Amino acid sequence: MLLHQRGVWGSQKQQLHRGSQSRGLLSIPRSQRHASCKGLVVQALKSSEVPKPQIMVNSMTGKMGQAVADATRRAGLQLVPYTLCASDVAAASKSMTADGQQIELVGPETRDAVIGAIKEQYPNLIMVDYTVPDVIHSMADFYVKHGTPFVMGTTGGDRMRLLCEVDASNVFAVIAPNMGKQIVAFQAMFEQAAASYPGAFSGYKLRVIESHQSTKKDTSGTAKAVVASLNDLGLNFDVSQIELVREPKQQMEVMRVPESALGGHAFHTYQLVSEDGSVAFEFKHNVVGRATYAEGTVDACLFLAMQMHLAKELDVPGRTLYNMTDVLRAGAMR
Ligand SMILES: NC(=O)C1=CN([C@@H]2O[C@H](COP(=O)(O)OP(=O)(O)OC[C@H]3O[C@@H](n4cnc5c(N)ncnc54)[C@H](OP(=O)(O)O)[C@@H]3O)[C@@H](O)[C@H]2O)C=CC1
Ligand SMILES: O=C(O)C1=N[C@H](C(=O)O)C[C@H](O)C1
Repeated sequence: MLLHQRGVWGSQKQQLHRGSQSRGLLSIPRSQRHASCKGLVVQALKSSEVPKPQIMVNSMTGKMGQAVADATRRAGLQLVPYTLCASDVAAASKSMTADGQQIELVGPETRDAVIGAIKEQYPNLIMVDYTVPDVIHSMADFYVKHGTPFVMGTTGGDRMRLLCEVDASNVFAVIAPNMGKQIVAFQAMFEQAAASYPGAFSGYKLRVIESHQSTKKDTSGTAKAVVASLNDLGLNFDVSQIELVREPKQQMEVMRVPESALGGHAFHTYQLVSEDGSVAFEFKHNVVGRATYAEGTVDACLFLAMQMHLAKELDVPGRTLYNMTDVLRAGAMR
């Protein structure tokens, strides 16, 4: 259950709100605190008492890392001047600045030795992870080992293993293959349709085509997630059948990607056709650039800070692992 939920609270709302304001939540019997947390949410949402997240982006050497650093600045949040990078050689040879401040690069061999001091210096630290699929489990292991809350947008890896291990750790985290608000809403619509009408498209044939910058090595995690929902709707499609377009000429001529976006885009097309070919559907979501994901990532950090605050204030065990649908459902998108 989400600690931070929206909904009609009826006549209880005023009483709860007064209760959480006047007597202090902890004076309310534990069994009633969950119900009272809604009053606290109303109170917390109206006050600046939720500690602002101090955001450390890993890796700021990458394209999404740079985009999130920019979005952090736009949101007026503190960017922690450290970033985990691919190697200690890179850490020793590269230097970078963000918004005029020197960023210290930390390699895999050094990170365990420095994380304690970083956590002490930045008590409201939230790590943002945009690294590469090959290291996603190593990164999650690091965050879990050191108990640092994190928002992970990196795709790939064994998603079930990742979610199970992070959930079992009780480290606060938001993990999602897509952090763009409207893309998440699109995904959620298919998830809800699959939950409400399982098998509704049985017998249909599916084609999935996705185009990304030529440097993207893995198959889109977003496309894989949508395919999972479509399969719950009755399709029988394996993610290995997803068609990847990575060649610029084809991207411009077939997928209609603007030339200016070849270096950073995500164009997805899903085609559904009935067995006899008499009924057809086509869905697309096309993104140019990375700003929408970066903004959603900052929203996820603010959401996670809220959840940690509520859990601490209420002193009751609640969920610690969330996805972007949770962020969207909580109305926690700026
Ligand atoms: N959830 C979402 O909304 C989105 C998710 N993504 C996903 O995010 C990931 C990153 O995408 P993008 O930024 O475009 O990719 P980039 O390749 O531009 O950035 C990845 C960065 O991670 C660095 N890196 C590699 N290994 C390590 C390591 N062990 N520790 C720390 N850093 C490391 C790389 O360094 P080096 O270059 O030196 O190897 C590189 O700078 C991908 O999985 C992509 O699918 C992307 C956009 C949106
Ligand atoms: O690598 C990217 O750029 C993106 N990766 C994510 C994915 O694999 O779904 C999200 C978006 O497609 C951009």
